[in-house]
Amino acid sequence: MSERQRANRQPSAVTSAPLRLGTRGSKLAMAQSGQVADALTARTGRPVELVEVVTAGDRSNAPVHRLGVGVFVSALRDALVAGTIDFAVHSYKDLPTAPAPGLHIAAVPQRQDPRDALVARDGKTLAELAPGASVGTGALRRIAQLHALGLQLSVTPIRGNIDTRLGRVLGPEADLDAVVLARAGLARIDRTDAITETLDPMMMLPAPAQGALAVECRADDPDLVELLALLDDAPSRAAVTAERAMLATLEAGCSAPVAAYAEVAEGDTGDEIYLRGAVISPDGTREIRLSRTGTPADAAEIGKALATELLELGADSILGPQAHDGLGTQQFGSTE
Ligand SMILES: NCc1[nH]cc(CCC(=O)O)c1CC(=O)O
Repeated sequence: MSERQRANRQPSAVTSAPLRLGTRGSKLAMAQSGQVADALTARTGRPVELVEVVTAGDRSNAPVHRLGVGVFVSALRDALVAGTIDFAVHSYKDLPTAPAPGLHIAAVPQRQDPRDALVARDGKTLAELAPGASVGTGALRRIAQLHALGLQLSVTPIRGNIDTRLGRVLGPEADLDAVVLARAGLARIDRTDAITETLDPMMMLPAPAQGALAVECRADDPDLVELLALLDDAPSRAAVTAERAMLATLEAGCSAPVAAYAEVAEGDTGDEIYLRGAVISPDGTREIRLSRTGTPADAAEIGKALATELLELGADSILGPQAHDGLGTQQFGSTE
């Protein structure tokens, strides 16, 4: 480590200098980083300064499922390790399942509504769209589930930031009848007004960790770890732990679109976790859906067990064309 890096690593929770929160410059990233910064300052009195970090994902126009979502994350993680920022806020669903050496997820703040949302012309719901209506979405998981609904929709892969995607339906250049995107993203940039239907997880099971944030810092900064942990929400962390454990276990044996949604609720004998998981072929003709319950303390085991059961039922045989065009299983988490 250089002298400069060593010096950069000094500021932490024990000083009163502003904490440097590294963020992508997109409207969504700025919004969620700003919200976490405000929450931390309100909670601790510590000022937080946003530091913009440009990622390879922001510079490229290639489809996200080809880039891999990791490209949005690695520049932030490099800045954390180098000490040019103190902490970062990620959309949890964009994090690769492999752990990042030297880094620690200090908090999972209370999760937003994890469901997907439809934004359609003329206030329409999915069921009201005419056969052949064009629906845009970037995620293989959504494409697969839209096909599985059997509504004869014309599903179009799209990408771009949230405003770009909304513009495909609402703007002067609108060319689609509808788009599907995460409700949480719309909520964070204050655009839930555009939603014409919030999709029931029975027909559109969300991505693992959708709607959750990961607040990450260096593992060797215990004061900051402790400070950021004040933002942690235990039920949200348990839900995300179950969903991500399922995803990580499936990655080893399957490269089909995966969906997972855990709900934590108070039961008669304490909190209960209810995890649903699904693997769907990209054309929607084959799918396996399962669920499991348990206690939040066993979240990781529940996720692993559900994935094992999905694999036993043939999850690995539900392969889409993406399995044959050079994308290995390590790309699996990039379906969002
Ligand atoms: N795929 C990109 C992405 N990463 C995080 C969100 C916002 C939702 C979230 O924080 O989970 C989105 C937009 C979307 O999926 O529509």
